[in-house]
Amino acid sequence: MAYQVVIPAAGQGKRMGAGRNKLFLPLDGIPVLIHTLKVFEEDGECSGIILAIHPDDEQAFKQLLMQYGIQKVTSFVYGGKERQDSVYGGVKALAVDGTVLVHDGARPFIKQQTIHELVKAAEKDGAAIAAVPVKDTIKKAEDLQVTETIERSSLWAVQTPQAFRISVLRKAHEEAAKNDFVGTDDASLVERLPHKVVIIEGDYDNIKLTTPEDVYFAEAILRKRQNQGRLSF
Ligand SMILES: Nc1ccn([C@@H]2O[C@H](COP(=O)(O)OP(=O)(O)OP(=O)(O)O)[C@@H](O)[C@H]2O)c(=O)n1
Ligand SMILES: C[C@](O)(CO)[C@H](O)COP(=O)(O)O
Repeated sequence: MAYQVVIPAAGQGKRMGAGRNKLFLPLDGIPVLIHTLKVFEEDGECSGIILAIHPDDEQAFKQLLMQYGIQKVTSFVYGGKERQDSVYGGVKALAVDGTVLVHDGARPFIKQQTIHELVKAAEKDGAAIAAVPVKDTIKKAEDLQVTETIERSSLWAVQTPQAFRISVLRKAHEEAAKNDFVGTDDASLVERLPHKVVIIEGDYDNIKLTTPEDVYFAEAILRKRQNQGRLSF
């Protein structure tokens, strides 16, 4: 059940428009990234965290890790232009084989139960991703004219963590790099090997903080959990 986790945290947060890496933004006074890291820091099954960061953020992140007592970060890697490049840098830093999770630093509300279900599924099938059923109707369009409505019953909104046997994820990134393929998630690289990817149904509140509205949603989720006594920093 032990696993390592690669946390891409090297983005610029352009869509958030905060003028800095959105992972420094406070939620109830605690930076987004610290909320995310604490879930893994406090999980006995997590054997190490590999953090992909922008060089400009290195000192600030290291100071936060000390301030909040995060001790499981085993290595820092510098992120790349795309999220995929940052994750690949983390994958290269993985020492031994076993199970690895890739989890966005911008998703602070992941639950340990989901993590453990993903690890078990990846140990069995090699690749497993968190996702939730789509609630909206999804359509394709060209020049703002609808071209197709996608049958909703088979659609899933995919999140992270995404869990993999390390050998599978490493091969997927190597093949993608060889073929100049860029995907928006790691599972898409594994699918094209091809390799089976299974879904573990997660939670709608496992949001990715992307645009300013997401900060309001995040504050509401945090309050809900604090009222349920789940969070006590
Ligand atoms: N080159 C990149 C781009 C993104 N990320 C990380 O991948 C996660 C998901 O990416 P996203 O939400 O798109 O973050 P940003 O790239 O910062 O956002 P934007 O696209 O709005 O700039 C985030 O934790 C982000 O820090 C990364 O490590 N390296
Ligand atoms: C990996 C991901 O979080 C799955 O939904 C998403 O694809 C990341 O997209 P981003 O634009 O890099 O944030």
